[in-house]
Amino acid sequence: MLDESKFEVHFKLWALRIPCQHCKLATRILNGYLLDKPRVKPITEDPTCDKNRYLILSDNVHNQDLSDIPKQKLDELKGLCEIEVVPYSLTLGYSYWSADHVLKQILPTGVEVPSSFETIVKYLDLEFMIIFEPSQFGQIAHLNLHDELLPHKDVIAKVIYDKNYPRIKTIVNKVGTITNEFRVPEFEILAGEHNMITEVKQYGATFRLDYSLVYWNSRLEHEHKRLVSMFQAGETICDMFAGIGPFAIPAAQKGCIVYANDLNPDSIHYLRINAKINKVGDCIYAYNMDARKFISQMMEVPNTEVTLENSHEVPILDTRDNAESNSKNELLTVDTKDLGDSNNSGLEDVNGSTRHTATSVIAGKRSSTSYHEGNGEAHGTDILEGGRRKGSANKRMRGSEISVTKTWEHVDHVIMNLPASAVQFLDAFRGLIQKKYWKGCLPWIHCYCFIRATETPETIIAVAESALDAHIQDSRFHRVRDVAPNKAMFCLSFRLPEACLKEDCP
Ligand SMILES: C[S@@+](CC[C@H](N)C(=O)[O-])C[C@H]1O[C@@H](n2cnc3c(N)ncnc32)[C@H](O)[C@@H]1O
Repeated sequence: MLDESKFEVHFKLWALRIPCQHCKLATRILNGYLLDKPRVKPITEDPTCDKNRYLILSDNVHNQDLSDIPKQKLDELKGLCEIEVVPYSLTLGYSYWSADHVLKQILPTGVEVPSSFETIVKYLDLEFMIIFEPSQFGQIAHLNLHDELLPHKDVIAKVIYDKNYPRIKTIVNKVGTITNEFRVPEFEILAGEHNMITEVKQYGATFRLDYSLVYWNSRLEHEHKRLVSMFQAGETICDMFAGIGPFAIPAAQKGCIVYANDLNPDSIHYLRINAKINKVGDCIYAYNMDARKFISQMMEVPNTEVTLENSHEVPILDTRDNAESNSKNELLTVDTKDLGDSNNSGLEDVNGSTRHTATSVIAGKRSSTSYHEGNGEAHGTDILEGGRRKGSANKRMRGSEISVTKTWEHVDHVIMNLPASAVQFLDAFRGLIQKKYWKGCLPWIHCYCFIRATETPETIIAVAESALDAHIQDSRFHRVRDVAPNKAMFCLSFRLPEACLKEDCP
């Protein structure tokens, strides 16, 4: 327990009692001789008469006869008004002192005590989660306490909480290293509310998340921004390890079509919410499955001419809004007879049921998809997204005969941000696309990895080439950040080698 009374400091001072109308001038005359303590005003009420004020003198003024103040100033003051020197007691307690001051008193000698609050923030690795709706969300201070500070964690948390409330509502400490597959750190709540839902802002986008359920790292902000700056409006992006959407949301805001996947259902839940908050729900399709399966099903779309007619009613889930809209399925009228074996590659939606392949075939890059409409009611773009869009587009499609002629759509960029093992997932690209369906540039793969001091970029390239079973040309490494003294995170970018294409089947 922290004994707050220990931090009380009592000062025995002198004050001048003067009529309030002379305060301003008297303050100017006494410049350098008034109380000078941060956040404590040197002018205060006279408890005995509201027409007077106390001017509290500095603790360097020791004597009641004011002999510490130059005579010239005193004469000027006496010419202004009648003054009376009175004793004044000032007590500064726990609430007055900064966290730095308090922690210095608490932490044992020998334990490194930072010299200012800012240094403490840095030293303790405090990450602030920014508030947007203070009534609903609070900031979470995330401590990463060194071993030597662990015995003092509760008191440190209390001080930081007391000194920053209501801005910060929860103080947590990271426990151990991240070992789980969803990369969610384990936290111990040390002070404040047991609520880890918060909102963070990055480059103008808002991200809601439950810090105890999903992966989040504010330090990747620059990297998210850097990568998204490489995308062009209209491009198709596949994010294999999307988390709550820090690449997907800004890419969609830029005008890209984004297929975002994560194995953690909570990440997908928040990705959907974030797509809505940022008004990009129309451009993001969310999936909850293993990344290898996701990319295989996403890219293994054959070149097919599909005729959509009003024959069968096939349920197609709007994969974006399920979490919020209680999984209401939409019906789209399609004829599946021409889909051939593409039926087998239907992507599973986030609830685990198989989405009809027609959606995969329809989805793709707008520019190279042509539509022939039976009754002129439907609009190309609506149809493009019709399988995924709720409401009007689907209704308009019903009863119309539509044929969609489509070459195989290439994905422009694939994001693989799972640095500990993303390289191992590259085998998923082997023989994924048939050569004869390939009409454009192969996608850029942005594969994150760690490189230890004992390794070189060539080590990583060798692992990647072995996974792809192909030679990588023109690889680019971007150093993202140092994660430990001997370990850094990198982004390896390269075009998927043509050698990965599957030989044409008859
Ligand atoms: C390092 S985080 C990156 C999240 C996000 N891209 C970001 O930058 O914040 C890796 C994500 O991959 C997800 N993940 C881990 N294994 C996976 C797998 N086999 N398939 C799909 N997602 C996976 C985790 O749930 C986690 O959200």
